[in-house]
Amino acid sequence: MLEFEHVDEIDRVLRGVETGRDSLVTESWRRCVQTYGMDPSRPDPAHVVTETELREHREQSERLIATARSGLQTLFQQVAGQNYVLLLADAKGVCVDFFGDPRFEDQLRQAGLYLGSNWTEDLAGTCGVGSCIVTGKAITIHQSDHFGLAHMPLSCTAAPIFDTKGEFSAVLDISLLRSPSPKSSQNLAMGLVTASARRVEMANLMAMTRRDWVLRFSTSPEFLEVDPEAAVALDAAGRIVGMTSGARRALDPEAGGSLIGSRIDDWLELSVDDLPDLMRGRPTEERVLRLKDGRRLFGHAIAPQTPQMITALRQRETTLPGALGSFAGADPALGRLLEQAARLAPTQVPLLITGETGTGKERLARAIHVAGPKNRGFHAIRCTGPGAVESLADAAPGTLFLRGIEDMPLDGQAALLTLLDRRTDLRVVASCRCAASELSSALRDDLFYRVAGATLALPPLRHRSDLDWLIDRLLRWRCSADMRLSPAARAELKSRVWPGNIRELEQLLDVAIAMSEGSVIDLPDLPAAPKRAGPEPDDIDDLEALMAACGWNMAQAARRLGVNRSTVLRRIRKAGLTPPA
Ligand SMILES: Nc1ncnc2c1ncn2[C@@H]1O[C@H](COP(=O)(O)OP(=O)(O)OP(=O)(O)O)[C@@H](O)[C@H]1O
Repeated sequence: MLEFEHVDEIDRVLRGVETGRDSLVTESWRRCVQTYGMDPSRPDPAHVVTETELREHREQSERLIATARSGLQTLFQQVAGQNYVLLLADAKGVCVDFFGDPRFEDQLRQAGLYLGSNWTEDLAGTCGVGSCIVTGKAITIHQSDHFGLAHMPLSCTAAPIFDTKGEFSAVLDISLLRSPSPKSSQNLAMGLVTASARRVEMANLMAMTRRDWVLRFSTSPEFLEVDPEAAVALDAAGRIVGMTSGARRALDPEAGGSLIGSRIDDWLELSVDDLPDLMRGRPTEERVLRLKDGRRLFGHAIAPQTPQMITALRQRETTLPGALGSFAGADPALGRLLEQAARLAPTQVPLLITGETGTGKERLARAIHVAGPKNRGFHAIRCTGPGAVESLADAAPGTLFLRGIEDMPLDGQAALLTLLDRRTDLRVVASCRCAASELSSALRDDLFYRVAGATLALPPLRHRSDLDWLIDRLLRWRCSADMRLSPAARAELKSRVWPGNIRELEQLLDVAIAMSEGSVIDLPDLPAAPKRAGPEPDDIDDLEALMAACGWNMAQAARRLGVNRSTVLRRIRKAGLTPPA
């Protein structure tokens, strides 16, 4: 009976009768009969490619499968209890990746919901994957929407995945062996599958365009950084060189052509020089993009990662010994300092580590010690403590860390000289909060030259360009839960001056973790910045370092200095500084 009704409905549709079916479905039925010469009543088993063909299909989609996998796993976890099956099919309709409940494997295989099934429309008739490929649109083919009787129990919802040039590259399909009758029961599946396809495209764009600027956008500022709607990749001249499919809809909803090769200022009141102002340092709601047609979006720009930057961190981790490899993120000045530290670590050269309070001088001393000769002691003394030097008379050979050597009283200096004369097996590493040039006036000459063999100057936190890295690392270390910062909270941290440097950041994060109620630290969870005035960039080097740390983002530099943008600009001009090319 059902069979008769189905064939009869297809027949009526072909004769032009309106039966209430979606037009995407009736157009597909027409193609099945008129173009592919199919018969709906013909028994139609699943079409499965051979093992060798499947391997070839999978090899061609290898990169996409790798990118899509983690997103698909998450999606599968969301729907697993409800008997959904997830398929990733390539542009030729062959299922190249599959997530399903192993308990139903035989049934899934029989129904064609399995690796290697070929779901092109000309073989399988109207179906989720095949009709999505023909139309290039997300589609639900529910039960009797299917052309072939064999597929009628199924409900399939499929969304297309486009590559960074806007070419159709795959289909993400979520299917059910048995489903409730109303088609609207699959609306949620449609939402999930389109959102997942969008995220796969985004991940693919980010992975493919690391050397270009990426501009991500969203209609609401709240979701801009967590789940942007679309993105374009731009070359140095502002030409669009990559995109997600949502970008075309967002920038050019009318025309519908490819954006590739056009310039970003064809669509937005924006030039490539404005991109640094759309980076993370600025609150999302201020990052407004104006479209030429008067609409507005919110933008998030991600700077190109130079090949050096991408490989430098990985290389540093593998080439620098011990904790030196993971001491800092991608800050170029710190990278150079760590390389010097690694070269000096195995030697006996006395080291002077300078830097403001809390910049990590002792931590660096310990990392150098660990990277040096094995099985030796690390003896740390506070130079102001009475009798501190004397207590070292019988210390095991190793590193002598002199904390705050600039404060050492004269009698302590004399005792230290005596000790160093006797104990040539102790390697001196001293820390001081002032510059090496100032230390020379605080120490006896003969002692100064015994401690200042090589100087390593740690930068203050406000000069470091790897603040994001450091925040994330400290967050990971300080709480077992998966805690993160809201974009607004992160922007606030990036605009602070940090007179107490890493120690201040650590304490702030401890407070924020305690104050936050869920897994996101938001602006109100952050303690206020201490009232002490931050250091003024009093010389040209300091201003240049601060600008570099802010990626030459005027707004961010202005917030760190507590002045307005025009003051920053004036100081830059006065100092004769120019941004790097
Ligand atoms: N690279 C780093 N990664 C993570 N945490 C760090 C790093 N450097 C320093 N810290 C942390 O910052 C805090 C201050 O570090 P440290 O005591 O080494 O600073 P310092 O420069 O010697 O300070 P002071 O001059 O005040 O003695 C410590 O809790 C340390 O663990």
